[in-house]
Amino acid sequence: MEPRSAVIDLLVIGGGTAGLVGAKTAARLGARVVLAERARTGGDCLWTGCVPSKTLLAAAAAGEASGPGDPPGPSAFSAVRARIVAAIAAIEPEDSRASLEAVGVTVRQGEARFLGPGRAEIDGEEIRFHRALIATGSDPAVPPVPGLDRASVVTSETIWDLVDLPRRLVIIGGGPIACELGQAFARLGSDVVMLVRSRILPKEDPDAADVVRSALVQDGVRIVEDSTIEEVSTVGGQAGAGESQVRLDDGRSFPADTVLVAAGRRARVAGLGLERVGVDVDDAGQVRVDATMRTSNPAVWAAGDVTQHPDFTHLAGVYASTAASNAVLGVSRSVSTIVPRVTYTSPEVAAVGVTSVGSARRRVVTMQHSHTDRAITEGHENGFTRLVVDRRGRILGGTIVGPRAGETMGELSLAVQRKLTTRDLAGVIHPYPTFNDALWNAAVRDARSTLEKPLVRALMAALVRLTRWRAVRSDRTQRPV
Ligand SMILES: Cc1cc2nc3c(=O)[nH]c(=O)nc-3n(C[C@H](O)[C@H](O)[C@H](O)COP(=O)(O)OP(=O)(O)OC[C@H]3O[C@@H](n4cnc5c(N)ncnc54)[C@H](O)[C@@H]3O)c2cc1C
Ligand SMILES: NC(=O)c1ccc[n+]([C@@H]2O[C@H](COP(=O)([O-])OP(=O)(O)OC[C@H]3O[C@@H](n4cnc5c(N)ncnc54)[C@H](O)[C@@H]3O)[C@@H](O)[C@H]2O)c1
Repeated sequence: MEPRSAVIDLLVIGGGTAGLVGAKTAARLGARVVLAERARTGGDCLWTGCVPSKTLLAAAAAGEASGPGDPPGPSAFSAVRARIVAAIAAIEPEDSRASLEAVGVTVRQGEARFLGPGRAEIDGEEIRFHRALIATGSDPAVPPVPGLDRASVVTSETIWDLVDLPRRLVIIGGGPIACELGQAFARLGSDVVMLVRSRILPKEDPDAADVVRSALVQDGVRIVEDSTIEEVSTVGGQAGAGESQVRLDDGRSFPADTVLVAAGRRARVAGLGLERVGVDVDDAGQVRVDATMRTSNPAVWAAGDVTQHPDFTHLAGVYASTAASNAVLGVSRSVSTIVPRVTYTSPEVAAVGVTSVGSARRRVVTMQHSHTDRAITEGHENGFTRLVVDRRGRILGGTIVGPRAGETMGELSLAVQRKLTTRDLAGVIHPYPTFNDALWNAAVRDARSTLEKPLVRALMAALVRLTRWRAVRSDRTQRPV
């Protein structure tokens, strides 16, 4: 019989945010954990996602290259690239192999796949486990457009390898990646066209998308919504070479030296051997999990982009932590479904919980930022804060569009999670003048609206009359004779 110590408590497959947090959580709880990573720990967020994209946006906002319409400056772009490399280097130690080993995780470099119940291999070497956490992330999805394979195409993974600023960048897609990178490259001096199947930011409030659309257009981005790409033709027809023409079904054509595909993601499940351990995936290939992040195999959990949940770093981390502690402690804690999100365009779009009315039992309260003093003083009045509230005044969710909108999401998420009412929020003193003021003012406006009800107004009026009568009486009794 095999020695007990040869069987580890938790095998974590993938060393991105979900894998890192899951492995560290389990190790800190005292479990024997092995993490398998085939490339480099840190995953998409550190190397090709959040960190480089937010640094690029910051560099573009600070005008570190030429600006819209000006000729792209090669040395300016190399300064932007250097800034990205420096940001990654500063954050990397937190996500490193050493940081995992420091808390007792054994890191194995190599491709992992399941062999059968309780058995996996990492680059051919067998490993036995009691529990496993799948955290293999997702890849960019490339739509089946004829000729796309021959064009000079980049994705969110490879765009960071560009040495020169693209002169003419055509972006396929209109989600957060397309909007963030489109705005950044336009501000850096590229001529950017966004070709979007539906409308930009389709998951957000349409009014929020309108504000972002005008901001992008002002930065020089040309946006073609409701478009269908028919073909991409490339001069010389060679893979990755020269200039391409991206043609729509209405005959319009857009020249590009670089085409960025930002049209969604695909879960990384190929070759994992999920069928050997009875882990189910949905039609889109994403791993199915229950509210405790457990898969259809009761000994296997999953978290991060590989699951059906939205693709966010904060979600990957929090859900992986719950999954790992459930796995090694033998408990069944459920994850919270209150998930804030932020698109870091300028202005930012931030949202959480219920963002549309959807039912007569709800109401919407909107504060335009033209009434927010900080927005006026900074000259950023094009934005709004919108709350969705139920009949009892409970805050169900909301959308904020404006500078630093994301910074208000913590408070709004707390309000939604804790089922706070607009009266609760209105009763909290907020500093003046902040953009956050708009949230408070929206809560005040809604709480005040309850005072407009006829019964409440009649009661208040009666109370005022009573107080007046008492004041008159006390004035008379105190008057000197
Ligand atoms: C451009 C861009 C910007 C983004 N910006 C934001 C943002 O601002 N905020 C936000 O919240 N989210 C953002 N995201 C999303 C965020 O990056 C992801 O949700 C997050 O990184 C997912 O983490 P993960 O651990 O699930 O997957 P990953 O980070 O992809 O990690 C998976 C890891 O598993 C490894 N792996 C895969 N298969 C195997 C195998 N068989 N064996 C061993 N190892 C394997 C991979 O090499 C990888 O390292 C952005 C994404 C992109 C692309
Ligand atoms: N700030 C953030 O938190 C942030 C930033 C970037 C990415 N992300 C995460 O990464 C995920 C992936 O981002 P994304 O922008 O690639 O995907 P997405 O799924 O959010 O958006 C895809 C967009 O591409 C469009 N599209 C799809 N196929 C198309 C086609 N053939 N032609 C034209 N348009 C097409 C869709 O209509 C949609 O607008 C996001 O859902 C998000 O969870 C988050």
